[in-house]
Amino acid sequence: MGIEVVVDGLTKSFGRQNIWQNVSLTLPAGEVSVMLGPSGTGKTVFLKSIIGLLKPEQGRVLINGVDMVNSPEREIMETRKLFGLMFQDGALFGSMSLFDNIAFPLREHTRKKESEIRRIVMERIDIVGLLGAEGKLPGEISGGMRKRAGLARALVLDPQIILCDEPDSGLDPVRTAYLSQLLIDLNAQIDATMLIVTHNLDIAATVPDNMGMLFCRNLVTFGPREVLLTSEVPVVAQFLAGRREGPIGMSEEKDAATLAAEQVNGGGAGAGPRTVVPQLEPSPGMPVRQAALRRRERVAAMMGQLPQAARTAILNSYTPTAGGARP
Ligand SMILES: Nc1ncnc2c1ncn2[C@@H]1O[C@H](COP(=O)(O)OP(=O)(O)OP(=O)(O)O)[C@@H](O)[C@H]1O
Repeated sequence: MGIEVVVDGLTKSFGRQNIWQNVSLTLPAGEVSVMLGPSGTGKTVFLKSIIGLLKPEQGRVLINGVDMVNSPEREIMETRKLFGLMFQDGALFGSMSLFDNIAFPLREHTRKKESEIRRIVMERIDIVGLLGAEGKLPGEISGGMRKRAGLARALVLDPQIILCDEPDSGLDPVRTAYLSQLLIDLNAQIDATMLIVTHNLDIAATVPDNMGMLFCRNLVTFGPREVLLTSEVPVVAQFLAGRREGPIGMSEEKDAATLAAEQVNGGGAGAGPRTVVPQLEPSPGMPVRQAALRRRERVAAMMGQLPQAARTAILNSYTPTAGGARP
């Protein structure tokens, strides 16, 4: 099972530019979480801070008792082996076949025999649906296939925590839908903790167990998906509706006068209550997603603290008619 990631009071700046401050959240073990936020709000910086590639000035990131911010570098390097990373562009080597790209971390970080490497690589290639394409170069395949190859490479070292940075970038809506299903199937198969950074509203609505949003140097909120999907916090509602009206402007924040003028003109009104679409289920033949079972218990324990709209959405998701019934 994946490992819990505890982020506690994290603050990161570059020089005098504060990126975000006092960010605290817990990625529950084995569950899928999504981090949303307008461009430039520091989502990638957040991923890099979790894995210890960037050093926030304050706070901790605790994984199995190791603090990825303050522990000795040797411990951080060791803990980094628990991670699988999927970058925006797949980050494949252009001159290597998909097979060699996917085998790379195994050849680099383990002493496994070639026969064992072949077995592992072909298994991961199968999981992401690329069997038959292993001999191709990255330049000979589509962007969606490159993403899946990047995902296969992220999987070869049996990660317990997977970080995906905008896995949908450059994909058409159909490929994005396939990718969403692949992420859920993957979670059912390997039960790893997953954090996905995305702008994609379809992924946000259908994939994660939990969602958070960064805006204006703060974590606006983080919790069960239904909390964000029913939220009336203006910045969350605006982002999820993809509207111009609201606090998010072209370069992040709108000024108070523009916002006030929008209010006078009834900006944002009439959006109405949002419907919560069911979360994706694993494909037929996949194992039951253990994270969904654990999350059900976890969320039941916090029901009393959740807003009414989120509670209703959660309870609706358990009824078979909502299509979100859990075994
Ligand atoms: N190594 C760095 N040195 C200085 N500034 C940086 C560095 N890395 C990121 N930044 C700045 O941090 C801010 C947040 O960048 P980041 O890439 O995390 O945003 P993001 O939310 O992932 O954006 P997008 O959704 O557009 O990918 C940006 O202003 C960026 O210029």
